[in-house]
Amino acid sequence: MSDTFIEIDRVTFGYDSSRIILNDVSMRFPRGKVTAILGGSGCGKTTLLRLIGGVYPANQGRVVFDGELVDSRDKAQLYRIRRRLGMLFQFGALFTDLSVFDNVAFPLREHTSLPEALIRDIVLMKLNAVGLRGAAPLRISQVSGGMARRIALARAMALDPELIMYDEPFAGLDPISMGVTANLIRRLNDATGATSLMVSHDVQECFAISDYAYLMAPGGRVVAHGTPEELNRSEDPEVRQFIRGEPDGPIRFHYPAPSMAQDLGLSA
Ligand SMILES: Nc1ncnc2c1ncn2[C@@H]1O[C@H](COP(=O)(O)OP(=O)(O)OP(=O)(O)O)[C@@H](O)[C@H]1O
Repeated sequence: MSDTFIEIDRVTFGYDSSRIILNDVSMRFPRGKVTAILGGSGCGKTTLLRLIGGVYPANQGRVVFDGELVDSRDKAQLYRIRRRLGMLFQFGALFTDLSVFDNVAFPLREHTSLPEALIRDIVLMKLNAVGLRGAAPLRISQVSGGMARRIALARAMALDPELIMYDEPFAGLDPISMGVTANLIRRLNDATGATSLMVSHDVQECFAISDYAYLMAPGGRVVAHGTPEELNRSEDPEVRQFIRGEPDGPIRFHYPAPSMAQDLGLSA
């Protein structure tokens, strides 16, 4: 069994031919580890998760899932792969008209034919793992943002995934809920032996719980990668700007655009 669970090998991708979103990206996500992909808004992090899930094919390069080349045209393969991965979407994306219990039960009812009594036990175990067994009967409207994120985490874990992908797991959370969620991601990873992959722009929160991190810049480029300690020690100006959140530096603030004068019709 290889140590690499997911491999992104020289992947280039654009939603259309007019703009490259991922530019010659190579990454490896080791089995059983927590890896962070960090980058500002729009640099292609979510797109990368879509390619791993086979939603879109790479224009160039390969995505390998546990030794198997991901082929977005092979529906049977995609079904098998998706059965092995859990996804925590930005802001949790819970069903607001269902109870906490029914949200976590949803993937079990949808993807298995387990009897309801067993589903009940699994749901209560998953909720217990995130400290919310007592909240099972509540409606989603009755829970806080931090609780909602933990419920979404319990739902993502419902089918015992081997890979868990987190899209901005800390978005919109207060600092305490952020810390709770981060610790939970690490604990669940270690308790289940799953491989965790997290995309985020919260550098320090991710560094606190990641084994390894990739930094991405606009234009879908990997700027640097290493352990959090290595990246924190880096003298590279781009890496330092990124980690310290400095407004000025080599990473551009502006999305590519024509000149202001041209846009305002002022050019000669
Ligand atoms: N379905 C789509 N069709 C066309 N363009 C898209 C699509 N989804 C995203 N994009 C574009 O691809 C670029 C990268 O988006 P992506 O969501 O991967 O970035 P991100 O790094 O995850 O950003 P954020 O943190 O804001 O979610 C953006 O410029 C976005 O406008």
